[in-house]
Amino acid sequence: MTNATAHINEESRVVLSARGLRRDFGGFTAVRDVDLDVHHARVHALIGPNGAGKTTVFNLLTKFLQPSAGTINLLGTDITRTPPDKVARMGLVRSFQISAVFPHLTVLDNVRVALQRPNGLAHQFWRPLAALDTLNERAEQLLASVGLAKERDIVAADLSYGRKRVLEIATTLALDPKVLLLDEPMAGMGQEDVSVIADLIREVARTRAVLMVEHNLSVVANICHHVTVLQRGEILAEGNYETVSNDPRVRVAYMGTEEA
Ligand SMILES: Nc1ncnc2c1ncn2[C@@H]1O[C@H](COP(=O)(O)OP(=O)(O)OP(=O)(O)O)[C@@H](O)[C@H]1O
Repeated sequence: MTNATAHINEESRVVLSARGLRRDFGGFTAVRDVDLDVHHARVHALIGPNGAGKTTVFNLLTKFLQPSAGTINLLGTDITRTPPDKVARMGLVRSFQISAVFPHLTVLDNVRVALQRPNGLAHQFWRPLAALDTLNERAEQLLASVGLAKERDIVAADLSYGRKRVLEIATTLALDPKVLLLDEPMAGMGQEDVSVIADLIREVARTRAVLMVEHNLSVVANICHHVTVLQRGEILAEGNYETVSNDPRVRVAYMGTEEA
């Protein structure tokens, strides 16, 4: 095998897949027959109108919800019956909303706390912060890599909304995920912050898979290699952004018309 071939294989490797995923809530089926392949080093968007089932799919993949039917495979291991904490330790990590950031700790301490639970476990929380000093170097590297070095001593509560989201991503990266799930990372942001986070997501996806739910379609167009469109719990269309955005069924689902 040539190096070029090895590179292509590495790039196209499926790291997370679902087959026939289904979730019922009582008599209501929120997710039905969903097949998904998430690739290493690619940004994959999950889009769809409100109530399409995007959050439910995220909850199923991270095992916060148990599927009613179907299978999920992470890095070659069937995780359909695996509990969520173990799935996180295996490398599938969801970026939590801002509440995951400790508002009264500095930026640096937030990352140090995240680094000392590399397996997603919080059992060492009682340790005094001073005991985390050995993690300083890694924390500083991580902050530099996401562009937060200058804000290291700022208390998280004093950061702007956009910078808090960057810190949130940094604390998630501290867990060194192989597959990163981002839940509407651009929600509530101004255009400047959107560009910064978009660049950051592109960068972090160079060495891991990213699956993101996102309503901002220009972001999806700019940074996502692959798009899956959900509607009423089922896959309506998939492919690159150009393919799905030109699909008449997607236009109807989003705008109620086939016209552009
Ligand atoms: N725990 C639950 N019990 C009952 N129904 C639920 C539950 N969770 C979700 N649903 C329903 O499943 C459907 C899909 O919801 P979901 O939140 O996954 O959609 P979504 O695509 O994430 O929507 P949004 O873009 O508005 O966040 C909705 O009709 C919702 O009401």
